[in-house]
Amino acid sequence: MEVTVKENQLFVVLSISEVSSSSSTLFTKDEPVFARFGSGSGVPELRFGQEFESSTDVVIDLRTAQLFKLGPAESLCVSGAVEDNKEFIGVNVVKFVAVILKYYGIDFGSPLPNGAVSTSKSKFDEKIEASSAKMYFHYYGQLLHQQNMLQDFVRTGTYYAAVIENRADFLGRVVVDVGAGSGILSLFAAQAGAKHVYAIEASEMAEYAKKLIAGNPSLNGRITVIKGKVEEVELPVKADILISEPMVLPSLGALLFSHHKVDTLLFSRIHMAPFSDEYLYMEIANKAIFWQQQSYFGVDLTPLQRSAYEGYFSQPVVDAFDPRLLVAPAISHVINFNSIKEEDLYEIEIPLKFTCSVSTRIHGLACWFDVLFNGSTVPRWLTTAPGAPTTHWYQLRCVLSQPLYVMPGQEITGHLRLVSHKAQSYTIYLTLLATVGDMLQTSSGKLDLKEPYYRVSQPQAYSLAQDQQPTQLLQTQDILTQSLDQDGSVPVQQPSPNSGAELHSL
Ligand SMILES: C[S@@+](CC[C@H](N)C(=O)[O-])C[C@H]1O[C@@H](n2cnc3c(N)ncnc32)[C@H](O)[C@@H]1O
Repeated sequence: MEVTVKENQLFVVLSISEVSSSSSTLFTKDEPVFARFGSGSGVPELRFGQEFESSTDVVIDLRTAQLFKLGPAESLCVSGAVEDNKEFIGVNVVKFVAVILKYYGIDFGSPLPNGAVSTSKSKFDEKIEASSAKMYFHYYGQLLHQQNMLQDFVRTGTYYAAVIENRADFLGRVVVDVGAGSGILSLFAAQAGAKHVYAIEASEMAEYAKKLIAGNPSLNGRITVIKGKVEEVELPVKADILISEPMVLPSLGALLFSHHKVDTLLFSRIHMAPFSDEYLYMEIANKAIFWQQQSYFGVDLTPLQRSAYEGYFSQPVVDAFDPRLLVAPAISHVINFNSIKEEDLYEIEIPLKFTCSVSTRIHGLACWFDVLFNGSTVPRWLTTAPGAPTTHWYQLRCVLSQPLYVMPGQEITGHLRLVSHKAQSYTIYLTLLATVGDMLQTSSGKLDLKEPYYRVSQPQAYSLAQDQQPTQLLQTQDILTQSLDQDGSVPVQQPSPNSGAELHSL
């Protein structure tokens, strides 16, 4: 390629992709990185670093690189290979570098030819809308949201037990933590004797994870935090074990089988049962009453009444409900993470068939999930069932605008279809059918998992034994239950838009 730039022209680097994501200490964060054109090595080059001609400079061969002019003073330099076989703190070969440069002077020299902007996107960019990804990673970049997950003791305690009680699976192994967040699972894996853990996290939380890990010096040396999207990160070595919280389908869960094919031992079951809940139904239906007003400051709101009504019924409800609201034994759909293909999660179709146990009005379908961590020493189940200790996922209910009347022994059929969309969630299509005499009743709904209605109520009394909790956590759980009794407050954290979206993802 031809580049007409002045020798030693100095640019300041606005962003460097890949180099910074694959190597955390290549450049000091607080110092600016400069780029300079030159031919010091005998070929036209773009050299960038923090000191003048230092050994840590990254040098791009301009005969193979491409330059794109972004604006009067901003250019993008894309290189396909940088110093092959060079190792940056154990991360092999920086294969691809994109640098945005801002000229540091007045004269830009001869203008660079404008290049066509590359359309090659990573798998993540193909799957996920940019605006959704931005919000998603902004959310997870905040400590309060990681805390929300961490202080879900049922969840974190089960993960802790699943790792620590299965030390044999971790001892001396290389582990990759996909979507590491605060790094908690990486720390657990290191506690369990992992040889090395690569903690991949795309959000700003990666910086906090580094801080947390650095503050635990006994484990620090065995964990490397890699800031980046798992779809775009290459590990220096093949991992033996993958750990992750996969309840962020389709954004993370799908990756577990496609991207890093390792010995994951994981099962998940989605449970579903019809429920009857007049209060919930009325509550939702009444929300649209506002739009019944014919003279709201002189304005007739009724043209939007139907849309508002449909809008409220398109929101899946998130709360911890009393299992006595279920009117038929639950059925389940198994997701086997060992054998499933990524595509299988893009659209999940579940046929429904229940036998009703009471005479009632059915208002919709309740869903929750269990996950099995099938460690070789102690298998562990995490359940989010109604009546079990409440988790930050609570349960999910799809409420239909048209209830069905049913009798004891009557069969209810239908189907649930989950279709993933680019905003990191699913559209839910639910149909329930019941025949009374000669009359077929059908009720259908379309709901958006990304827009749930958080109707979190008091957690239910713990009716299931928590024999899977480590002792220490059991005690903590007791304390929490006591404090609930004493002051009536809810110790379980409130969910937030995206944590709920995770719940719905399963
Ligand atoms: C549900 S949180 C779990 C965090 C942590 N593993 C834990 O158990 O507390 C999922 C994390 O995965 C990260 N994440 C989601 N998709 C990712 C991707 N494609 N690449 C890297 N990180 C991702 C999010 O930013 C978030 O911090």
